Amino acid sequence: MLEKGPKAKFTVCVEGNIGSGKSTLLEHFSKFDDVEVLQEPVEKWRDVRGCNLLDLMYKDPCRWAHTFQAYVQMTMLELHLQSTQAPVKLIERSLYSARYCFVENLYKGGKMSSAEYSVYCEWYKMITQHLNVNIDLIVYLKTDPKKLYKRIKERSRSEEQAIPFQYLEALHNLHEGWLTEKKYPLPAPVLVLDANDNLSTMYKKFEEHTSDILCQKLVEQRS
Ligand SMILES: Cc1cc2cn([C@H]3C[C@H](O)[C@@H](CO)O3)c(=O)nc2[nH]1
Repeated sequence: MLEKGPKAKFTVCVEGNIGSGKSTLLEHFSKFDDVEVLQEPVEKWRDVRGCNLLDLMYKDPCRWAHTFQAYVQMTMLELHLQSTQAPVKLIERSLYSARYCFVENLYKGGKMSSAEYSVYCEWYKMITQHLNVNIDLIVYLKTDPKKLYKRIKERSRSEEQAIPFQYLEALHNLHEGWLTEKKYPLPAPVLVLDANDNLSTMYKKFEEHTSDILCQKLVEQRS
């Protein structure tokens, strides 16, 4: 998984709050053979040698948030380092949203001690300074937390059913702070898509923005 190999010429990270439609966007792009889609390894987080860290984190965040986020950081690093033959690599979320959205939210919400937060940030600094985790574009699916709350209920992923609305709102504000107000370092330019529409409108929007997302030269090669 970590072998040195050809790096994609163009790496895109799809960012957005819980339930913002990232998997729908990734599905749209998985049909292109010049795009390798790397989904968020949620199944790994649900089964670490038999432990469901995702469930533990939601059930007792003070005890498990750091453990969970430390494992998320490792599994996201694997995606960033994964080599691919495809000219474009599309990753669901990133080391960056882990740090500036999810971990920031947990620390500000008192779910992580300052010692845990410091250890996490030291790892983040070392990883981003010494390893090639560069990306070329961020696609931000901007959504209204009220819509997300409804979608999460409909999607009914078991571990997420107890997520309070305030948690989604806090995560939304951190995504906005990072990606539109640029409060934290941005590793790449950001393409903001309004993801409040229904699925069919979203599909049309993804089609329209395909050339923006898949770097112009790739589209020219294909046509
Ligand atoms: C990078 C990153 C993704 C990610 C997802 N999650 C949670 C939100 C959702 O309930 C679930 C799947 O995205 O995992 C998290 O708590 N911290 C994260 N950090």
